[in-house]
Amino acid sequence: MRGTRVLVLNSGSSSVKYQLLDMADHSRPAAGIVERIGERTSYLRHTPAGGTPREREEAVDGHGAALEAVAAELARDGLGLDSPELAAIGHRVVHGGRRFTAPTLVDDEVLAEIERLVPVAPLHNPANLAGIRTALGLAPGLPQVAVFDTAFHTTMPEYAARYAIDPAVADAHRVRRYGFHGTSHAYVSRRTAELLGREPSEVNVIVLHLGNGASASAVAGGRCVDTSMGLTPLEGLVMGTRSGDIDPAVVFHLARVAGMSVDEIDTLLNKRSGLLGLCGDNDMREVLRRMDSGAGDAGGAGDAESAASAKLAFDVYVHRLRKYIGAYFAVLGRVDAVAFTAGVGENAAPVRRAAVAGLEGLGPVVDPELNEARGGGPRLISPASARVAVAVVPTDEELEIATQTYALVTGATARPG
Ligand SMILES: Nc1ncnc2c1ncn2[C@@H]1O[C@H](COP(=O)(O)OP(=O)(O)O)[C@@H](O)[C@H]1O
Ligand SMILES: CC(=O)OP(=O)(O)O
Ligand SMILES: [Mg+2]
Repeated sequence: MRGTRVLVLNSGSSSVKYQLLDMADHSRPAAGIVERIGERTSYLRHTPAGGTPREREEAVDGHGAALEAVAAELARDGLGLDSPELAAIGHRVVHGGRRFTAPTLVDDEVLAEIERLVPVAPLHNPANLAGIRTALGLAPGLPQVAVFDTAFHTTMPEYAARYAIDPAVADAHRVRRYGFHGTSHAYVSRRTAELLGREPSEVNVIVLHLGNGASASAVAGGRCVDTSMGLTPLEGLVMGTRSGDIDPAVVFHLARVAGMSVDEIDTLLNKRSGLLGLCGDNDMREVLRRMDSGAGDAGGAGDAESAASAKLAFDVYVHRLRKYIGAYFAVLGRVDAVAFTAGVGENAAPVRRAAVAGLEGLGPVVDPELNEARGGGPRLISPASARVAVAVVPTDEELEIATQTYALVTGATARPG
């Protein structure tokens, strides 16, 4: 019998985030991050439970080297990959296509399928693959489980997943709406039901996952029926650096009129758009600070300009969010709660207030004081009289990945963490 710990790895294009979780007592013996992989100096931070974080900067030239550094840090605390307490490694894999509807034990064939999906997730799947391959090399005997961002959305009805284009073209090239951040939408919708004191199967929730990437989902009785991201994580909401929805003809227009290449347009829409493109800052904290500093009369013309572009970025962001909330009221018919989560959703009270402002007719209302109050766990920010609850529900993708991974390797039915 193996141990009760799961190492969760979230390999991004230039970072690896990791957490070691013990499923017996839900403790987290260690966590950390390696950032700026492949740049001249990478940054590593390892935090043992109850201990002082160890930080350093050094060159880490790829995901392989990053995972080796992580394994070495864990080993220093007696938590190495050879530890008998480790039951499995759970990997976040962003794109699982139509095939992966549940967490999956990794073997050569599964790796090959994740590889086949690289063209539809060029920014994410290669990093995920590198993470899995390195982990297989470092801990060959250990079960490795892939937990897919797309899995929760595979319940979407065909009419929500289809684009209105020639099915022959779409099917030949796997062009359809997949949706992402699924572990977060699954976890948060379930937690929201708990917060309301009801079974997930009875509750309809709109989940707004607002992190660097951002997506909305409509969850009916625990099943996803629509979500804002599509073929790739570019569709939908305005994000830190991604445009979200645009007229697809913008792409042809830029190619024909501005002479931009497909790769240049890809970079523009994925990396230089969203809040960053509109106002020069992708961090919502900075956007809010600039709006605030322009509210007084102390600053000069530069400050006023900076505040105005920050305000426009905020307004575009919030307008899109409000449109999706409205749309998902129409999709769900009946809504019990609107739940905000991830970095912006959990922390930015002005975004929550503005997104729900004017929607009283539909039911959700935000109480200004509850909205401003800070708190660790899931909490309601709507008054008791609201017909539709509004909630802040911190996401925990690592716990969800660990729970699903552990359930798979121990043969237990996945039990909500
Ligand atoms: N106190 C805060 N106020 C406003 N925004 C915040 C705050 N804290 C974090 N954020 C936002 O959250 C974003 C990161 O969200 P997070 O969920 O951690 O992202 P991801 O996991 O997608 O990298 C940051 O870019 C920042 O804009
Ligand atoms: C899929 C996606 O957008 O992920 P992230 O928010 O981690 O960039
Ligand atoms: Mg996140």
